[in-house]
Amino acid sequence: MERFLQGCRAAVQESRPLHVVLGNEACDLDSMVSALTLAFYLENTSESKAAFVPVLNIPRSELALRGDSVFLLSELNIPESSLIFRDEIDLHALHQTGQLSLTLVDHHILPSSDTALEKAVTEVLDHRPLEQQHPPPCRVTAELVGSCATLVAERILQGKPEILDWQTAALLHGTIILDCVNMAPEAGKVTPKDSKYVAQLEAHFPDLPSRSNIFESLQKAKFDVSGLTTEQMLRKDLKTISGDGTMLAISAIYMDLEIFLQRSNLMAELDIFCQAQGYDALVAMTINFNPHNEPVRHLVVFCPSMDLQSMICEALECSRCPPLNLTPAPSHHPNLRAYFQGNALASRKKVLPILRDALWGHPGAMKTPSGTPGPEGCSQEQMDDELGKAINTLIPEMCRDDEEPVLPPTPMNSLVDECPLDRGLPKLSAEAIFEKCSQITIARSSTSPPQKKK
Ligand SMILES: Nc1ncnc2c1ncn2[C@@H]1O[C@H](COP(=O)(O)OP(=O)(O)OP(=O)(O)OP(=O)(O)O)[C@@H](O)[C@H]1O
Ligand SMILES: [Mn+2]
Ligand SMILES: [Mn+2]
Repeated sequence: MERFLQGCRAAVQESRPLHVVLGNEACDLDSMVSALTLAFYLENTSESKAAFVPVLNIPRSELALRGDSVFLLSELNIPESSLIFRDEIDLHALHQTGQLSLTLVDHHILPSSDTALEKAVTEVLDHRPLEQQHPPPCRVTAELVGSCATLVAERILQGKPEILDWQTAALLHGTIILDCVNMAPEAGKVTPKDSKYVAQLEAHFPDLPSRSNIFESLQKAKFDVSGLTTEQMLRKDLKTISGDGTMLAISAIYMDLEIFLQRSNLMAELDIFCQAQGYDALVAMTINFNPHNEPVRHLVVFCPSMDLQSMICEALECSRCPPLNLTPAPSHHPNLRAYFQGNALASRKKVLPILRDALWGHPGAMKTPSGTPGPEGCSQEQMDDELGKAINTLIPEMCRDDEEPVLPPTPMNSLVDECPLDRGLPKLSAEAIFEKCSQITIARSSTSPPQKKK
């Protein structure tokens, strides 16, 4: 791996075509390792003339905020100097000169600042539900496994296992174990495929570190936020979404809500952060652990605009897919709303699509009849919309959009994703059901073969 990385630096200096493997903008361990190891595999197996280069999607100065990544690189003697960061390569300029092709790993939707790179995307490898199509010839691998690194491990072990060296195997092994919370089913991350490839990596390299050792070390490094400023904590694990001219940041905060809210000058810090980055709102998702080592989650919505704040809070409170089970927590400032999140399995992967739908004005974000948000007071449109989702799960042709091929249903990760029907059909109006059934009849009659003339 190390020799490969030295070669990447040289390749970027030449004017060769570059195939960049790019992780997501939060650049967590999964994104970094998936980019490094997939680029390494492609470089060693592809016939293309392009040089395959992993790029970490953050400025070099921000690596220090990712204690788990810093720890693993140093443990494996991979010098940080051998890595290439987003502020060290001009992807847009390379794209303009036609030199760039892109593989996205651990995400499949480019942030608004990168939408111009869309045409350069030739492959996607991700482990969250597809929210955007990448039509052929783009190669798409999307599976709800615990870690994107599992999909890379599968690609290498099925494609050319002999290229795996100990460093590369250890990068993959540690990342999958961290993402899957040491393969603990109760954490709701691990899938059979994650377990399969961790075992295969261990079979190829029996001297890999023990799972508990590597998990404890990475978890500790990830959660060590000592000495970070509020701004650094917000930037440490951040994603952004934009829609309809609104920009929203979602930060994972690795500390208890109470302690976070007691940080000095917090409101001013949040305001400065949002203004400096051009965010209209910030959603902070805190996570910490109770004495039984179970995750405790809170949600904070910081938004100076009362309309936008209400819309965001309503979308989160009314979400049914999945329900977040939010209970308002005391808040000491009108710009800030806080909640205890009862659904401890709903991580950002689940919350971000709810917010994206809300920003794009998805019917699910409609006002409740009373105009005030409340988990029990979801609007009629909201519930009809849920029926649509539920029926479309049952009768896929209902969601068929003629020009869009019906994709095979994304495998449900039974531990994390609940089928919308698990809790039975939402309570609905008779006319909504009638309406939906007549749509099904119409859809079926328009696609069934014409009756033979008698
Ligand atoms: N049950 C758990 N026990 C111990 N540690 C846990 C448990 N659940 C999560 N973690 C640790 O907290 C980090 C953050 O986990 P998360 O909030 O569930 O989210 P994620 O990082 O796994 O995935 P996201 O939903 O945030 O998707 P991305 O946007 O990051 O792609 C975990 O890393 C784990 O250490
Ligand atoms: Mn991931
Ligand atoms: Mn995360």
